[in-house]
Amino acid sequence: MDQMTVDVAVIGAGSAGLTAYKAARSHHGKRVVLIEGGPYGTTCARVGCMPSKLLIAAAEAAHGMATAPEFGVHPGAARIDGRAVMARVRSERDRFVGYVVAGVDRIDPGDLLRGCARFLDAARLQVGEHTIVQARSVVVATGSSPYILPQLAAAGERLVVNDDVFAWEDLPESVAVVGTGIIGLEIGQALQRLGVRVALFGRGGNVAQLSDPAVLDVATGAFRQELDLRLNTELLDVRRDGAQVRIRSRGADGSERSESFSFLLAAAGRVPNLQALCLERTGIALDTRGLPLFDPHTMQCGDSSIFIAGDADHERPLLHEAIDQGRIAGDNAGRYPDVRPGLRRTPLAVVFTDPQLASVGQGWRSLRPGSFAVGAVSFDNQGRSRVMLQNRGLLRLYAEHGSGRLLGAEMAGPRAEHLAHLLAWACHSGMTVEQMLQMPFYHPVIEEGLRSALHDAQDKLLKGEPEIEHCTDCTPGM
Ligand SMILES: Cc1cc2nc3c(=O)[nH]c(=O)nc-3n(C[C@H](O)[C@H](O)[C@H](O)COP(=O)(O)OP(=O)(O)OC[C@H]3O[C@@H](n4cnc5c(N)ncnc54)[C@H](O)[C@@H]3O)c2cc1C
Ligand SMILES: NC(=O)c1ccc[n+]([C@@H]2O[C@H](COP(=O)([O-])OP(=O)(O)OC[C@H]3O[C@@H](n4cnc5c(N)ncnc54)[C@H](O)[C@@H]3O)[C@@H](O)[C@H]2O)c1
Repeated sequence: MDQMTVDVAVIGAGSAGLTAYKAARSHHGKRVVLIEGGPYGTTCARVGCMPSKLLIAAAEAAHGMATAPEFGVHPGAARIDGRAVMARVRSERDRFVGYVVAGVDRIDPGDLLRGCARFLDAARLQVGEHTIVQARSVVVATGSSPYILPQLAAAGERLVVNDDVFAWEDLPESVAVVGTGIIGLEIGQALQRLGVRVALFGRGGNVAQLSDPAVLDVATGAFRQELDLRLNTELLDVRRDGAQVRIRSRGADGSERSESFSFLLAAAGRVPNLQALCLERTGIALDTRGLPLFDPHTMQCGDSSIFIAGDADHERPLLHEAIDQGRIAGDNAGRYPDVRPGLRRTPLAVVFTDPQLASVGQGWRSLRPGSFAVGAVSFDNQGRSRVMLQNRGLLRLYAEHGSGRLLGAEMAGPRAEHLAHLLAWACHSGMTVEQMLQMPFYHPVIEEGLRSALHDAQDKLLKGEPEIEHCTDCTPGM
């Protein structure tokens, strides 16, 4: 067995790990090793953010043709070439992966170690069967994997996860999506728009982690117009049926259905890759799910020399958060024991469906009843949205009584990705609704909808009107 002694060992060369490696290296003279057990290229580029957005882009092109006649534009019958769609998804994806791999190639080969790492104790790792690494501090940046409900295993090779979808050579005839979370909706809607028969199964009434019941209601209504969205549905039986998968389910109204699909896509959440690490040997405190307890400002696990970042910690499993957390964890691992809080930003999440969904700052679920006013705008008759035939959705923003400060927002609607950034920047800089209303707004733009919501909030703040609809019990179950 080879022996290696370093200042910092980073486990996982994903987005969080690569950033942690650079941050730890920035401490002059520190010896850092980056350990990777799988392929280089990151989840984001290989099987996450980028290929999913490529699939969605193709779906948007198809949808544009399907809706063009409403403008009086008749492009003729669309023909979707599934092989060409998937070829572009894969080749563009490979370009993105190529950039990441080129970055890894620029790292000093002496700093790279291939193999799966596990702890022997808090300061020693075994990598594969070939190397023992002694490290003064360690960053765990091992990412996450799809959660597979045990019941789905009976689908055999017809069971797929996101990784498999982006490796497809062609589009299948039909897909059953289990889980109406972010991945299920993004991929499910894209496939449907590309001519695949899709059914989405949700065990509860929620979609894509929305917590504001009014926004959820509008979003669900919009998705139902085009998607076979089966909420509050129980999967009774899943089995392989020749080249298909057969699913028996019981819907919200109690009726049972049995039908076959080409594939079953498991999209019921992701779990941190911690199982193989033998964290119990490190002495750090774990919660009931086996996740390390850590300080979200320093990313330190207790007062140990172990830091955690990215999807591995399950805090905010998003790309920009993985990078921020990786930077903080790597910096602190490099300077250990002189640990310092790093920059955490206002929460921001965007779902690339149509309508897009977004949440900013404090979501509805985390607000204190009676402490805030809601400003709302419907996009049903919002000028620019109507012009573009994208007039559906609802934005609700939350402002604190007394200070008038923007606390957060949830929304479904056109260009939510851009509105969410404006709101997140305002939230992050502590702006009040009044200050936001002093900002310029052009005409005719979607942002005028945001201004309407701000006026609504301002009226309620001036009247001291508390949000009366709010109650913790009405948070929709997952
Ligand atoms: C389909 C999909 C779409 C997404 N879309 C978006 C989006 O649009 N926007 C967004 O912000 N986020 C999106 N995400 C989330 C985003 O991709 C993740 O939050 C982010 O990639 C996590 O980065 P990470 O560094 O934590 O993990 P990863 O990039 O997965 O890196 C972890 C690395 O650790 C390695 N590893 C694991 N265990 C070990 C071990 N024991 N030893 C050695 N190496 C190990 C793995 O092989 C892997 O390379 C999406 C995710 C998915 C699945
Ligand atoms: N646009 C983006 O930023 C983007 C896109 C894709 C993924 N992501 C990230 O990836 C993460 C994972 O996405 P996801 O869609 O897998 O997770 P999710 O948490 O968004 O959704 C999981 C879904 O599975 C359902 N579910 C959970 N357990 C179940 C069970 N036992 N039976 C039936 N259904 C069950 C939940 O009710 C929920 O609808 C997201 O939280 C997000 O952070 C982000």
